[in-house]
Order: sequence, then C-alpha cells, then structure tokens
Amino acid sequence: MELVTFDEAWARLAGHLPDPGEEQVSSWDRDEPRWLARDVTAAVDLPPFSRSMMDGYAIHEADLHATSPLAVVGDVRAGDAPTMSVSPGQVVRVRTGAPVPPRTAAVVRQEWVEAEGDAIRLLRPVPQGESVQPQGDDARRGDVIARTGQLLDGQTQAVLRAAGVHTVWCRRRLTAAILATGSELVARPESAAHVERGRVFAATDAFLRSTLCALGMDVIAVEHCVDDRHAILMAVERLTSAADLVLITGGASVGDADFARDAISALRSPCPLLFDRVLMRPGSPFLARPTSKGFVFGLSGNPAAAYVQFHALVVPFLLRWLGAHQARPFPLRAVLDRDVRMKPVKHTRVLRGCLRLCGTTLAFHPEDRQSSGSLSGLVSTDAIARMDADEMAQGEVVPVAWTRGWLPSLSLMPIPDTGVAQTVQDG
Ligand SMILES: Nc1nc2c(c(=O)[nH]1)N[C@H]1C(S)=C(S)[C@@H](COP(=O)(O)OP(=O)(O)OC[C@H]3O[C@@H](n4cnc5c(N)ncnc54)[C@H](O)[C@@H]3O)O[C@H]1N2
Ligand code: MOO
Repeated sequence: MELVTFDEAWARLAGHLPDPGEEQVSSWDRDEPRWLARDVTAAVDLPPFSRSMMDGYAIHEADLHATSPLAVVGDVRAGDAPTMSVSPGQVVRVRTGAPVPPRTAAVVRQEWVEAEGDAIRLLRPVPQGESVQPQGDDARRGDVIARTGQLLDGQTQAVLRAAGVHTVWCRRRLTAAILATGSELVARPESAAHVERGRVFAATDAFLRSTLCALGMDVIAVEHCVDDRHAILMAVERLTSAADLVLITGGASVGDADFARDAISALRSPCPLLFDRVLMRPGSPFLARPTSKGFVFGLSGNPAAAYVQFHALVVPFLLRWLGAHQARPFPLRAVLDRDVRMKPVKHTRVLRGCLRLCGTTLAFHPEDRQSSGSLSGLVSTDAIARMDADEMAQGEVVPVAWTRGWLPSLSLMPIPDTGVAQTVQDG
C-alpha cells in the first residue's frame, strides 16, 4: 500500500498534471468558465475612435473660454461617422458614445451651456479634453489585454469582444465521468421516501457533479454500479477511455467487496498508482492514478469523506489541469472562531465548516459534528480547514478553502509568470 502524507499527495498530483491541450474558442460563446492558454492582444484600439462621454457640444480649442455665442453646425449620434470638423466659433452637437468630429478639443455637456436659437453660449470655461475619451485610451492595438492562466468568463469576454478579439486559445474543455459503487445504493428511487432496509440513497454524485459543472467541465456520465468486481473493472475501463477525469466513489478501502483499487490498478497506463491512502482524516482511503486519457481518483464511500477529499485535493488539481496555474490546496487563512479538540491521530485533519467575517477578520466556524458518517451539515458548509494538531484554540490561524466559492478564491492567488510568450490576435 502506498500511504502518503497530505503534502506528499499534493506534490505527487501536481507533478503528474496531464497535458490539457488547447483549443480555439469564440469570445461570443457561452461556454464558460475557461482558462486562457495564451496571452491575448487587442486587435483594435479600445475605444476604437475618440468618443464623447456626454450629451453636449464638441468645441474647438480656440473656444474653450468663449463668451460669445457659438453656432451649432451639425449633430452626431452614436453610430454615425462624422465627416465635418469643428472650426473656431462653431460647435457640433454630439451624443454620448458618438465619435467626436476632427479638431474637437473638448465636449461641453449640455448642462454647461445655454441654448440661443441655433447657437449656444458657454456658462463656464471648458477644460481641454473634457468629456472626450481618446481613441486607444483603454488599450492600444497590440497591447496584452489578458494573460495566460486568466479566467475566460463573461467579464473577460466583454473586454475581448470590445477589443475586437473574437477567438482565443483556451485550455481544452475537460470531460468527466462519475462512477458511484455500492450494492446498497439506490440511484433512481421509485418512491421518494421509501428505501429498503440496508440500502441508502446515493448522495455523493450530487455535489461532485455540480462542482465539476461549475468548474466548466463536461460531465458526460454519472453511473451507479453494484459491488461486483468484474462489473466495476469493466465500468472503470470503459469510463477512463471515454472521459478525461473519472471519479469513483466507494470501495476505496480494504474490505473484500472494495474493488476501486483493483479496477484502477488493472488499467493500462504507463504511470503507476500515485497513492492509495492519504494520511488525512476523514478520507484516508483515497486513490489516484494517471490514465491514458487523463486521471482517475478513487474516493471514499462515506459522502463526508469524499467531500473532503474532493475539495482538499481533487478540486485544486482540476483547476491546475484546467489552466488556473495558481490553484493550490487550502489557499486562504482564517482564524478559528471556537476551540477544537480531536482524538490524537497522525493524520492531517480536515474540518468542515463555514467562513464568516468577524469585523475585518475572516473566521472559520467548524461544524459541531465532524464524523465522516455525518452528512447533514453540508447544507450550511461552505469551507474546509486544515488542522495538523489535535487541539487548537479559538483565534489560532488555520489554512482554509472555500468549497462553494472556488472561482472567487482564485483571485486571491496571484497568477505565476508562466513564461509563455505567444500571443494570439484575431485577424
Ligand atoms: N477494516 C477497515 N475498514 C474500513 C477502513 C479501514 O481502514 N479498515 N476505512 C474506513 C474508512 S476511513 C472509510 S472512509 C470507509 C471507506 O470505505 P469505502 O470507500 O470502501 O466505502 P464504502 O464501504 O463503499 O462506503 C462507506 C459508507 O458510505 C456509504 N456510501 C457509499 N457510497 C455512497 C453514496 N454514493 N451516497 C451515499 N452513501 C454512500 C456506504 O453505504 C457506507 O455506509 O471504509 C472504512 N472501513
Ligand atoms: O476517514 Mo473515513 O474517510 O470516513 O473516516
């Protein structure tokens, strides 16, 4: 058996990241989140023309302090391409977002003028450049506007579109399959409440699937399988050749009906099992192996243990694989908001709880019940904390990870410089 510490488990995972591959995606797709695989440069100046920021009048430099009336000689609306230019003694009416005519020194907003028939009179002097956003003020054509490893979501798409970039290189979208094993599992209940004695409703695949989807993975299969060695081996073989990631739940321990290890070991892969137990509690029965297509994990059957394994190690690993180079286990720090006393063990403890703001300090509130058999607390759980001692006092600092906010927490970790120099630009 390959028993490793929590840190060694992460080191082995991080050292075996599969090659994700890249693909071109449209910045007009709704297929997100994605992570950029190359730096992106602006294809056009942003904004693409000097524009008015106010409804008002474009004026010539000679008239910034004018006291006599200025003739209104034209009207430019957003979407127009003006040909007339502004001359001394004349103004052109402009609307917000309209290109300013050539030789415009400033736009005076309409509240700062008094209309007099076909002329206006300034009520105050106008500073040079007032209410005009010059072409390329936000970014110039050729500037790097988004970097490798940054998130491509609606927000980034907005910038890319505005800068005329319609396709970008992203990390390939990954596919995932979940195989929940256990003869006791009821996956498709006939009646909502009834379950035969000895059987339980399948629970774990619900949170695995929703988090994988939130990370932008394509969950192509969620299957359930009885504790039959042959059936589990066949299913694992089939799913690992179909999906980049396979998560098996249950049968990860040492019982004579625990077949996850057999199934993972039987796979044809040049890389051996990285570990089959991790010195963490809950969640020590935990298997990981690279496959020919990607990766397979064997998670504990206990839903609470699988939850902890998934969020402590699998999610940061997936984020790196997806292209978020900065991802790592327990990226945040919080203070404990109560004392914690656990049975002395050699394991790294992973506590389930929630993060709350206490004044200006992030505080971790551990759930009352930390047993791997207790699941009901997950309704209010939104974080996990790492504890490497048996006892800790209120106010002590613990490493934590959000379990319902992985994407926001990425912004707290700076993106390392990947040294990738390529740029992509839409023709
Ligand atoms: N002799 C030993 N027994 C066990 C050890 C050990 O070291 N020596 N480890 C224990 C620990 S720790 C854990 S965790 C469990 C994990 O074992 P398995 O991965 O084989 O889990 P199962 O036996 O299949 O299931 C455990 C428990 O969880 C329920 N379950 C399973 N899948 C689901 C699901 N999808 N949804 C809801 N509930 C599920 C299952 O009915 C069991 O109650 O092993 C210990 N044993
Ligand atoms: O460690 Mo087991 O993972 O449930 O308690």
